[in-house]
Amino acid sequence: MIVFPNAKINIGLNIVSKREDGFHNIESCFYPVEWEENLEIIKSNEFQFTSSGIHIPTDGGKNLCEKAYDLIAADYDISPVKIHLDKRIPIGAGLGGGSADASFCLKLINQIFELGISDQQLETYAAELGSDCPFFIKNKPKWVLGRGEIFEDIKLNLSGKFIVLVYPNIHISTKEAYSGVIPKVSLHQTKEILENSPIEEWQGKIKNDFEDGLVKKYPVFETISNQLRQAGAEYVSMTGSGSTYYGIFKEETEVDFPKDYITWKGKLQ
Ligand SMILES: C[C@](O)(CO)[C@H](O)COP(=O)(O)OP(=O)(O)OC[C@H]1O[C@@H](n2ccc(N)nc2=O)[C@H](O)[C@@H]1O
Ligand SMILES: Nc1ncnc2c1ncn2[C@@H]1O[C@H](COP(=O)(O)OP(=O)(O)OP(=O)(O)O)[C@@H](O)[C@H]1O
Repeated sequence: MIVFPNAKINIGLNIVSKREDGFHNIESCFYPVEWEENLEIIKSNEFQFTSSGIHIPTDGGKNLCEKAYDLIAADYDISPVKIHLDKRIPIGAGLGGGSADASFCLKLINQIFELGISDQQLETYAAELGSDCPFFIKNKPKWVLGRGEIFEDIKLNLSGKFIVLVYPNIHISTKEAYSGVIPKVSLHQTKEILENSPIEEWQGKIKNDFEDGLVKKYPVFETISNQLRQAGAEYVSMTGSGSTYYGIFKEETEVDFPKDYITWKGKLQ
């Protein structure tokens, strides 16, 4: 069976406080984007994980897809599987690609083996694999709190808007990015603004707390942001801990970036 794990963007990202477990409490709107990978899982006699597309560094550990399988196999009597991931979403990009792979694996294994695991339990498993993972179980726009596992509904509908995403080939470690930010309660009521103000009024009020520090370190981010704005974007921001930027547009728009940047454009749902 094949599924298509997709990316997410953060619209606003406030890093509110440091927790005793070393993680940070955040407040952010997570919004799915249809930049997708291909992920296939079939039952097999022996376990196998293979990948194609963008090279995935192992960092000495297992792929998140293998970890997802291991997590469920520890609690349920299931046969081995063959997993193939065609990796399309840039890594270390703030797009949550690896997290989507992990959660889509959990969902697909649940389906293939007819385990009947509830979404709530899948979210609990997902939280063990990474902070961004639980979001991809339901995969709907949400206001997200805690480490990334607490969800509230948000009245925000961007369907029909166009989005341009640009990854300038700069790999940013999430851990390092968090260590460069001093947590603080946001001065703006981010959720209220997203729900009640038109998108044209968001710039300057809907902030990603990673952005100011990272722009100082990588001045090219300012160039990218300006280019998206000059192209007519209604709102421009970095997603997650970078380095991907996005612009949300009223109409389909072409923006020319250097050839070694990876770009994706499409419609929001
Ligand atoms: C920046 C975001 O993408 C926003 O959606 C996420 O908060 C990051 O989530 P993620 O990539 O799934 O992160 P994880 O793999 O869970 O954690 C990587 C590292 O980032 C830091 N981390 C992550 C999430 C969080 N809420 N607080 C943190 O301090 C921790 O140092 C952790 O060791
Ligand atoms: N399926 C996967 N896709 C991407 N990275 C993976 C995967 N499985 C394991 N990893 C490991 O996770 C590291 C990337 O983690 P990171 O959280 O930076 O990436 P991400 O989830 O793709 O994007 P984001 O920057 O949005 O968090 C890789 O260097 C790799 O070692």
